[in-house]
Amino acid sequence: MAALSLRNVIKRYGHGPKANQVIHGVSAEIPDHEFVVIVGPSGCGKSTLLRMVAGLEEISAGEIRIGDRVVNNLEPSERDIAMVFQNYALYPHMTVFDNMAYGLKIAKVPVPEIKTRVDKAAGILELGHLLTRKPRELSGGQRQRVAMGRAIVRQPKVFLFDEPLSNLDAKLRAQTRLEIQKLHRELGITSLFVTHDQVEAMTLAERIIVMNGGVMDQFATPEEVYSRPATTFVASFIGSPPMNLLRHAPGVRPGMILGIRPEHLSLDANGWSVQVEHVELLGAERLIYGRIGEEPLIMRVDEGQAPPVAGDTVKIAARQDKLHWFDAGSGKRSP
Ligand SMILES: Nc1ncnc2c1ncn2[C@@H]1O[C@H](COP(=O)(O)OP(=O)(O)OP(=O)(O)O)[C@@H](O)[C@H]1O
Repeated sequence: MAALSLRNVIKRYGHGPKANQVIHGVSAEIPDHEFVVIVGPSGCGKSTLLRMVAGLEEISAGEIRIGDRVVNNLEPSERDIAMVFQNYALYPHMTVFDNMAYGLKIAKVPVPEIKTRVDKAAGILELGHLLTRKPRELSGGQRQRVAMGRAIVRQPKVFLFDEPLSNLDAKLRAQTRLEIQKLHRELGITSLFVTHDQVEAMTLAERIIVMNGGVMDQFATPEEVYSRPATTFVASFIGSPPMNLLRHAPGVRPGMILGIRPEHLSLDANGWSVQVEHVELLGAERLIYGRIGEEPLIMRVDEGQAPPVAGDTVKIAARQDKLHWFDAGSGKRSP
């Protein structure tokens, strides 16, 4: 096991004036054993970053270290990493056992040692009874567990996950998330996990890297990313529905943006006047979509409160201890 360190990592595709820079100097120190999730919208550079750590993509500038080794110029096979992909990439003609054992056979690990490692991984992943099956005889979730098993048996220093849950249905995704957490508790292998799903990021990560257009906007615990987002981008990307960002509401100075989460607003006779446009019922709660002046505002109301209806004008106030201020020019949090 090992720490993982990214220092001012840059990626350009192409050369000369036509070069397209897609990663703009990312630095992150990930201590040994930590589970870090990289999250961001499509095209923000998550996969590119992961593939550079894996050695599948060259680094244009900067340094990547695994433990005390600079790995910039090492082949993927020399980096002591194991990667789990979205499409499990299992060999269809091989049994589960052989799929898990394959990498070790290639590396000429002695046969009894292979058996010990595969049996141990199969035990952890509850695959023991499936070892003689072929991938086509497995469910999607089981195939994903085999793909993880294949990664575990290699006893890597770092695990890399590239959207491994995105082919699973919602229920299986939640279940596999729990399995990955359990696996991490048992093995403690430093992990980098890429997803575009903020729920996955919030539930799995010890710390989250939020990427925005090739820039790392924030690297912090899920709690901090939610309660102290570093930029308006993070504020609107993490949390559902997203944080309200107001430029013109009463009390907001020019050049500033006020952020307030829908769950931190409430009906209050002393509050702002809000025109209600639409009300959405979501089981135990309701979402009120309205406008304060020209700006859209979303508010969450719990069951039990008499909800307004479309067309009403209501008074809404924000919890004063839950206000977020951002600089309108840079989008950065203002302390
Ligand atoms: N081989 C390539 N040549 C040129 N540009 C590329 C190449 N691969 C990726 N890019 C560009 O780099 C940027 C980052 O891509 P990347 O695949 O890392 O994004 P991502 O965040 O993983 O997105 P997604 O969630 O859609 O997979 C994108 O703008 C993409 O178009």
